[in-house]
Amino acid sequence: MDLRDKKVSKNKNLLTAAKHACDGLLQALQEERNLKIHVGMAVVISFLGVAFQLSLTEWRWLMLIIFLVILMEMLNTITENLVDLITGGKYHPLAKKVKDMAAGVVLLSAVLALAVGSLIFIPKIINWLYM
Ligand SMILES: Nc1ncnc2c1ncn2[C@@H]1O[C@H](COP(=O)(O)OP(=O)(O)OP(=O)(O)O)[C@@H](O)[C@H]1O
Repeated sequence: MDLRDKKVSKNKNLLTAAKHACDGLLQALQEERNLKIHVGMAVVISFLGVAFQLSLTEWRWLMLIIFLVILMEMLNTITENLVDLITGGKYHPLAKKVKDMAAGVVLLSAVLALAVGSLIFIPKIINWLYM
């Protein structure tokens, strides 16, 4: 890859910065299977939220955990890319440690999301089944 013409200077204005941010989000979505799964689940859960007519407080919790998991997945992706950049794809025990820890962060946020989601939806599902 010829990097001579590639720009590495600071963004000149907010619009250019926003465009690069959107490029980054799109690229992560295209390349990361787990991110696609999380976004897909966020869409399904949002539809469920509408179907079960969640309260404002329940929506606040739901949006918080949805964004938390997606943000953690993005940070995991950034970490993986940085580690690959530094190691050049070669095995290193520290690279393993960093990648495993970053994956652990995603796992923790997913456990929290599962707990909060269960607290919100399980009573509503039981109520719906036995009403
Ligand atoms: N350079 C490396 N040195 C040592 N171990 C590594 C290295 N790269 C990856 N690993 C190990 O392989 C695992 C998978 O790494 P990889 O980069 O493929 O993540 P991934 O499976 O794509 O993660 P995700 O599913 O979150 O995208 C890491 O958790 C780590 O244990």
